[in-house]
Amino acid sequence: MATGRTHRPATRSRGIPEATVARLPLYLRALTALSERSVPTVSSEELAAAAGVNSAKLRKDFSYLGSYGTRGVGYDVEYLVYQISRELGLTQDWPVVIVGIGNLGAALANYGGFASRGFRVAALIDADPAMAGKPVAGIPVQHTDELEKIITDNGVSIGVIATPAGAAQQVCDRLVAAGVTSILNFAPTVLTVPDGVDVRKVDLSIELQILAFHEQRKAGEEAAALDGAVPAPAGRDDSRTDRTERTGRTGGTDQGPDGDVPAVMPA
Ligand SMILES: NC(=O)c1ccc[n+]([C@@H]2O[C@H](COP(=O)([O-])OP(=O)(O)OC[C@H]3O[C@@H](n4cnc5c(N)ncnc54)[C@H](O)[C@@H]3O)[C@@H](O)[C@H]2O)c1
Repeated sequence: MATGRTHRPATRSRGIPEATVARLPLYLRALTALSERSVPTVSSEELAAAAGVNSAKLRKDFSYLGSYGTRGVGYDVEYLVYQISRELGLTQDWPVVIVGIGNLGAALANYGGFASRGFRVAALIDADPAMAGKPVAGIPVQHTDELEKIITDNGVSIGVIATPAGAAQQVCDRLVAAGVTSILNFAPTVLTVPDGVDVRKVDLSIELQILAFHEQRKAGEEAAALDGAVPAPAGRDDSRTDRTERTGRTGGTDQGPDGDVPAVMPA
């Protein structure tokens, strides 16, 4: 059914670049930790270090939110948590369905981090009739026959696909036809979606391959250092943001091959 892939512009309609949007969850995670410790204010340098981001970039990112902090005081932690949550759409409840309740789908269903961040698991769906009615994480699994009704009844706009790769496109098509406009895809396949549908792909094996690449490079540099050619490299955090900074590329919400490759990746 799908005819093309979503290619989002590097800048969102409200003027916030995609690369900034991709860093907002990093700031939010660091700010939430500060908030839990009742820290009232934070400097851009402290927050940048906690989020693993360059502080000049952080100040630029916050300027898009209209948040400039107070000289000598820093940023108000609670207010920034609110501002970023609002910008990310987390001040509202997002019902999510998970399709494919095998090893991964069950683990995701049991993950408490969704609910605490405003993502409510509205339904678990699987094609295996033997699973229908069985509770996983306290939620009875429903058969795929019910998929369209579940999406409509719960007003679901976000779907998580954790089926085998061969079933993912068909599941994606059904989700989209039923009204889902954002998909988090764990299956190792590239999904085709119509314009207006965002797909984020998660692939831990790609993350491991990137780490393997850096391990190999470090080993080569260390061998060269032993030969007295160049100094051994310092370790580094190869987070999405750092890679974005190095390559100068912006993150995207689509799953094109031109994106960079964080754990939740657009490639
Ligand atoms: N992205 C990652 O880092 C990562 C990590 C682990 C697994 N995976 C992928 O996640 C997927 C699930 O892995 P798993 O280990 O949970 O597999 P699994 O075999 O344990 O579970 C798959 C489930 O999908 C269901 N299913 C099959 N076809 C379906 C359909 N058309 N509609 C609805 N449900 C359907 C099956 O009944 C089963 O319950 C695989 O594609 C796997 O490669 C990705």
